[in-house]
Amino acid sequence: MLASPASPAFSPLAEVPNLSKFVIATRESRLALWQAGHVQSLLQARGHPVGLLGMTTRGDQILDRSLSKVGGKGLFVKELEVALEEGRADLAVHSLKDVPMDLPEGFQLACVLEREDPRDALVSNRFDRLADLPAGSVVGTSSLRRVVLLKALRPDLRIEPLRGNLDTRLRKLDDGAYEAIVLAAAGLKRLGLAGRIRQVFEPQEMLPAAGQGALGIEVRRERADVTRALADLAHQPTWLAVAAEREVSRAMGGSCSMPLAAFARFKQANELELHAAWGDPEAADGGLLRVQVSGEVGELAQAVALGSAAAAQLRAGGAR
Ligand SMILES: NCc1[nH]cc(CCC(=O)O)c1CC(=O)O
Repeated sequence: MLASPASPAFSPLAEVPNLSKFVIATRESRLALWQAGHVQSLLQARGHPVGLLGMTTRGDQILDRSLSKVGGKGLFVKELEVALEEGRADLAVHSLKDVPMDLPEGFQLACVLEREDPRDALVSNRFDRLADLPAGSVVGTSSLRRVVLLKALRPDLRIEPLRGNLDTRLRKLDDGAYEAIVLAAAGLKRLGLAGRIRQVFEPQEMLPAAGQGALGIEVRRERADVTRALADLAHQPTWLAVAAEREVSRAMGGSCSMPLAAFARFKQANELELHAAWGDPEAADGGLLRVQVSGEVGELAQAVALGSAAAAQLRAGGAR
């Protein structure tokens, strides 16, 4: 983003490659700081000086109640958005999974980076596979999606709430409160904790959440300068896949407190395959309804249409 060829009346300084400094607003969990640092180095490699502004969000503070009861995933992004609005920061890096389907007026997702491993993983100090857990074992997760998918695989387990950042969840496992816990493989890998993974679930057995494993960058709409600088970091296949997944969520009501999974991947160059699942947390077996759609997707509108089609099938199957 060099200074534009200005009129000769401009100062000679305008000819100096003058890349403005960007500030990234980030939560202060180890994972959030890794993700912000990752975007920082990608931008710096392209010549932009980048600083970080660490912040604590409501979502980080509330650890005793299920997020779905206290306001949902927006709790993790609100403070960062205020920093963008007040000009204290220029961009915010998020786990896309934690970003609400509709951003507040004035904000946009400027880009989505290439996805890391989208799968869920089993972490345990005693068992190598979910199938090895004895009946009645306690498994930790607070995600309604993981609850229904776990129940479908193993209706005989006891699923108990587990919140907190990755390190907190691992500590609670190590303290002996659970036989096993389920976490996103992406977060563990990013923090160098892949060695704790015992089993990685294939999407057909435990379908990931919309956007899982992908990083999204949020900016104020009027910041065309930031959006331009970010264009180089975007990964189009990931962008289209997560657009389809997020449309399923949006069409089903847009809240994170739904027992909903959505995962899309390109089968051939232009053929996007989208899987979605909806469950009933009260049902002993998770009450799963699974749908699959696929179609040619080369642009955003086609990805969104695929997401709507999957949501329509879920509703036709009885998901509310
Ligand atoms: N809901 C918390 C959350 N948000 C993003 C990740 C890391 C994985 C990702 O980037 O999707 C995690 C941890 C987890 O689900 O285990």
